[in-house]
Amino acid sequence: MVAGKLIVITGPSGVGKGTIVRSLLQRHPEIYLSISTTTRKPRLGEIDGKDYYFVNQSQFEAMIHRGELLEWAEYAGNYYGTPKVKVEEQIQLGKLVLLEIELLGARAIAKIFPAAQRIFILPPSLQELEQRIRKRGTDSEEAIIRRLSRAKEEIAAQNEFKHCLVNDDLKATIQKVEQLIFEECTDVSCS
Ligand SMILES: Nc1nc2c(ncn2[C@@H]2O[C@H](COP(=O)(O)OP(=O)(O)O)[C@@H](O)[C@H]2O)c(=O)[nH]1
Ligand SMILES: Nc1ncnc2c1ncn2[C@@H]1O[C@H](COP(=O)(O)OP(=O)(O)O)[C@@H](O)[C@H]1O
Repeated sequence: MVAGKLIVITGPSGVGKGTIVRSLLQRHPEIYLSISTTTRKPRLGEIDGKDYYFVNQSQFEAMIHRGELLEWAEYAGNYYGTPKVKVEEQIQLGKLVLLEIELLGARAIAKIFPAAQRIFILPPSLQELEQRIRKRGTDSEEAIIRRLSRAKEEIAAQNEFKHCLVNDDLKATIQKVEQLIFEECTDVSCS
């Protein structure tokens, strides 16, 4: 069997994960980005099936019960989960598979795929993180407060990750992520 590579990008909300991932996909169209399922309402401009699969709570719970999610977590009042079959299929096809998920999901993936490469993205400071979330302009005040409180817990767990990158200069961060992905053995069959 040809085993693919599984990469997990995690870090607090607003740190730049989505921005980094979009740039990676543009530069490396061969990467397969897993599209998560969520109960969060779509933001302006978000498209169902592209940004997320948007579902309601009972649909999400049904997916959990049917065992359709590789991992899932509650985050800031909503559920988020990684569809299982697609990710497993792409790994078996030998693809480079990317997950952009929060801390609990990253921990779950480490148990299921111990050889997955997990990259933690850090903000230069908490103040800068808050500015980025506010400047992005996508979240209500309540959602911002929940994200910032969760951010502190997530940042406290950075030592669990072999690869931690401070996203100060965006271009430099993208380059470092590329180096990690393409220059290190991340084959899930490696130990
Ligand atoms: N565990 C898990 N987390 C996810 C998944 N999809 C997205 N997330 C994370 O959920 C958190 C909230 O995502 P989102 O509502 O899009 O907010 P944003 O990160 O502030 O743009 C982020 O940390 C995402 O990385 C998933 O499938 N599983
Ligand atoms: N290195 C950086 N310097 C300044 N702003 C950044 C940087 N990286 C990302 N941003 C901005 O921060 C905001 C949050 O980024 P985003 O990718 O949505 O974060 P996340 O997906 O981690 O929630 C966006 O407005 C983005 O343009």
